[in-house]
Amino acid sequence: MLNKDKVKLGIAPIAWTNDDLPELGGENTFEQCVSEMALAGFTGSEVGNKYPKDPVELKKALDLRGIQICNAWFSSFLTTKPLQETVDEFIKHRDFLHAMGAKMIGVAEQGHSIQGMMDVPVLTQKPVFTEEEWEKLARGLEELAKLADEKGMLVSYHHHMGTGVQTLEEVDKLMEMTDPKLVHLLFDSGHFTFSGENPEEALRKHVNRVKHVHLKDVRKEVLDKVKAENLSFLQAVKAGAFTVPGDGMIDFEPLFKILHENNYEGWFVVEAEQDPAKANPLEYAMKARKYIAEKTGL
Ligand SMILES: O=C1C[C@@H](O)[C@H](O)[C@@H](O)C1=O
Ligand SMILES: [Co+2]
Repeated sequence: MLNKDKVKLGIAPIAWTNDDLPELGGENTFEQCVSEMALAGFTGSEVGNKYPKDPVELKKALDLRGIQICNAWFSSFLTTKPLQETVDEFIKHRDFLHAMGAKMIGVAEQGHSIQGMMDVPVLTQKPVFTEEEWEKLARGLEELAKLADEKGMLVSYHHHMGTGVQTLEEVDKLMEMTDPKLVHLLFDSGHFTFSGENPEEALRKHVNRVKHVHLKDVRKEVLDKVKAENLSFLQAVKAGAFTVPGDGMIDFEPLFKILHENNYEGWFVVEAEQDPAKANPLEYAMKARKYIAEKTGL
């Protein structure tokens, strides 16, 4: 049983409106999204493109529904652009999240990324960083973490399909190359599974660095199709590769156990991007909430 004082439950807006694939859920409004998050029993959210950009307006809408912002994705370009460009964008992002009361900033390196390319096969064309790029990434992330620390915030790195930090070996390398006091890990069960890793092994190895969790399940039959047809990441998402925890191939019980035994404190964020026309977002949010309650007591 996980402790409600230590672990809070959030959900990402990507199941209602997908910023990576705007045709998925383009009709769903911000108000519907946050109202349904609350109705399904979640108290946290990440940030989507339809959310008001003004922190005061956003906070008012969220307060009405008992929801707080717990994190928002940040794309870094530390391997391909001058550090200052990422730093300038990061400071704006940090200050917005700080105004919203969030403590976490989930960073993913997008230098050479193919995650947003509709026709580039994700399992065979992922980028591989040179040693020089690894060094730029590691040092750059430490710089971002120091900037986050100025506001009492943390940086957690989001490993992701189609990027230079996708496999467990690459996550191992990044964790080894960065200061554990500065750079933490955002554990995403779906991305490790999609990449062919054992998420339990990955979590056991790095649990002491994990400060934010994305709960994503994977449909095995869709993953098999992605492999057979050499699909891109976005084609895989459209085909339904991801779903809510409990609805796919991942066994979440050992993951919850490892987090519990290692005194995890922070957010569990349900993040299941799929086509809202096929998977009703409220229905799936409620399904996820029920599953988490059954397996963790939260
Ligand atoms: O955390 C995430 C943010 C999304 O935009 C991304 O593509 C998704 O797969 C993810 O894990
Ligand atoms: Co994620």
